[in-house]
Amino acid sequence: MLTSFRPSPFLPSQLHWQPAQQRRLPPLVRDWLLDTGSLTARLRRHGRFAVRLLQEGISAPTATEARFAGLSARQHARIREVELLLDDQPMVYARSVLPLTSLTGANRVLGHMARRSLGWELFRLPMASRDAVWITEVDGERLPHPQSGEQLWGRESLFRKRGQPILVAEFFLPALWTRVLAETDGE
Ligand SMILES: C=C(O[C@@H]1C=C(C(=O)O)C=C[C@H]1O)C(=O)O
Repeated sequence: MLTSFRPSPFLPSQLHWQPAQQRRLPPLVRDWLLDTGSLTARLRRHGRFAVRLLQEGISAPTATEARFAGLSARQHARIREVELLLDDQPMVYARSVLPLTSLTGANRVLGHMARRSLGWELFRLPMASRDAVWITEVDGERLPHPQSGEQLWGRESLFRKRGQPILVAEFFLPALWTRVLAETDGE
C-alpha cells in the first residue's frame, strides 16, 4: 500500500551525479564528502546531534535512484527525508532510499528508525560497506529552507547491509562549513 508521500521538495528534477573520483573538490569539502566513516559519528563531535524526520513513506524512487540501487523501474522503497541537526540547526539534508526487498530479516530495523540515525544501524556490526559514492552540486534555492545564492555539495552513497542495497543522499548546508571553519579559527 503506497502511503501519501509528498514529492520531495529538495530533489531537483535533474541532479547530475558524478563518480567521486572524477570530481575536483575544495579540501574541506573533500575531507567530509570522501570520509568513509559515519557522518552521524563525525557530526556528534561538533555539537548536540539530532535527526529531524521531514517525511517517510513507501514510494517509487527516482529513475536515477533506482539505477544506482540496482532496482527495476517498478520496485518501491521506503523513502526517508531528514535533516541532521547540530544544536537544533540543520547541517545536512538527507534522502535515503531503502528498497522494500532490503528491509527483511535482521535488516527490518532499518525501516523503523524514526528519529534515530540510520548511521547507527549501518555502522554497527555487521557493518555496511559503502560500495559507491557520487558527488553533485545543487542550487540551494531548491531546499526546504532555500539557501539563496548558495551552491550545495551533495553526496550519494550506495551502502550494502547484509548484502542488501541502501542508498543515502546527503546535501551539506553552508552552516556546516561555517561551523567547522569557526571551530578551526578558534583553535
Ligand atoms: C549513513 C549515515 O546515516 C545518516 C543518517 C540518516 C538518517 O537517519 O536518515 C541519513 C543520512 C546519514 O548521514 C551516517 O551517519 O553516516
